[in-house]
Amino acid sequence: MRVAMLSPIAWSTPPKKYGPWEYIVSLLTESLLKKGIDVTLFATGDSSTAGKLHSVYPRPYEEDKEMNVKVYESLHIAEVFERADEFDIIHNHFDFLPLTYSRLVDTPVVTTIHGFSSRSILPVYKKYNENTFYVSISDSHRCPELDYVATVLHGIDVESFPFNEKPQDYILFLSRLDRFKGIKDAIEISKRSGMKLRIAGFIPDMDYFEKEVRPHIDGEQITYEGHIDSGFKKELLSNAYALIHPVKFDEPFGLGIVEAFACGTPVIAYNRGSMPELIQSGETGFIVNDIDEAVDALKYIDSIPRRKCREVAEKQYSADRMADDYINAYETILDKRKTEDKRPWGYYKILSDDPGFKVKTITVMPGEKISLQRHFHRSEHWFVVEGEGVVDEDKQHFKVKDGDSVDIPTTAVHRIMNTGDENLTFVEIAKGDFIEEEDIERLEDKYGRV
Ligand SMILES: O=P(O)(O)OC[C@H]1O[C@](O)(CO)[C@@H](O)[C@@H]1O
Repeated sequence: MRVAMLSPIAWSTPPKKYGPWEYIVSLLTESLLKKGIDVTLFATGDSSTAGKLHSVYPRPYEEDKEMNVKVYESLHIAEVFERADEFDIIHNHFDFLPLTYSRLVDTPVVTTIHGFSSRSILPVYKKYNENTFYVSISDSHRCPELDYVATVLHGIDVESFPFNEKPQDYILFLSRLDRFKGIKDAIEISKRSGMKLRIAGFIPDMDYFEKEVRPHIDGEQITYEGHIDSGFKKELLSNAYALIHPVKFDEPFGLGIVEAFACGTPVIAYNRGSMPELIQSGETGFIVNDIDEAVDALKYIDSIPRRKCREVAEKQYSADRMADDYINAYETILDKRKTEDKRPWGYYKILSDDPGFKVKTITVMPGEKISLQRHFHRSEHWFVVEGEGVVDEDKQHFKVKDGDSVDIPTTAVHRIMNTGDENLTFVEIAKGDFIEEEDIERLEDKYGRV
């Protein structure tokens, strides 16, 4: 299987420090390569892989303020799609922009949705819901308006995290330092419990940090360790008494949480987003609702066996498991595609193909229409199952909606157009002595296929 892996270019793949999306792309790429999958990684020029690397710019834009981000993002995405024919799957980790190229290529596009920066990006995801495939990174992150081919929880390189049975006396906050990650609550939890707090992470908003965090750093009870590298991160995680994650938004996944487990460190987190999926309260940490409950939970942290946390990381969050889950998703997509035929107006699926008759579902996208056509060897019966549209049949022109049926006799000139906002899907039963696509005489076509 040949996979094009499209990484973001904010950071290198793998990132030197911060860059969770790039970290997952790298781990997945290298794990797939070990399993014999032929992966080409599209990432910044300073990225590294045991596979093939393709890049259009040498550095990540977060490290190069001279770079015109829009220009290089466009060039980066175009490279993948211009080479689409070379791949069986395009795996997009670049958020929504690449989706807008997806109808222009035949190669299936699967997108791992790492996060919705806001609901305002949903229209793009909704538009390409039908012709692409989405993977959610936790069940809680699934958006009810989209369809998903799988949920694949992230994995980590568990072996590279040192297990430590005997922690020190500090709690750790390891995250981006902004209001959404709950740094102020972490400080309060430390003050009320009397536990030392070590803070580490990337500062996206210096004003916020100076105003809300810096005044509490005294170098003793509360310390800031900086935007640390992966070696120091592992040391801090494995020596921590507990990881504190008082997150203030519905976080889709928490890499730091499963990294803590790998070190044997239990986690106390607020009950938001994927937290209850990742943390089994009472087994690998505690799910709490506020500062008071977090302070209380700290009293019971010793009841959590650190060995159990490590076992959970090994069983549920290995890179190997993540790669297997993605291979299953790729196979599901390729199997699906075998029975599906893409057309410029949408696609059809063959449900049964027997001598003398064929049954298909045909989906026409909003605003699109099939060619004006006729058949010489088959008649057709259509039953609309969703959406609405207009049918032209010889001299007639009439509206249809779900529940309606249409009969198209042999040689009748016909077409259907989707006039609604949703997909128009109908089941077609074709009957005749020859029911292949070759028996279509196109008289007019919006896409120039006459
Ligand atoms: O020529 P187009 O627009 O691709 O339409 C082809 C489709 O139209 C139909 O012939 C419907 O009459 C389908 O059986 C076929 O898949």
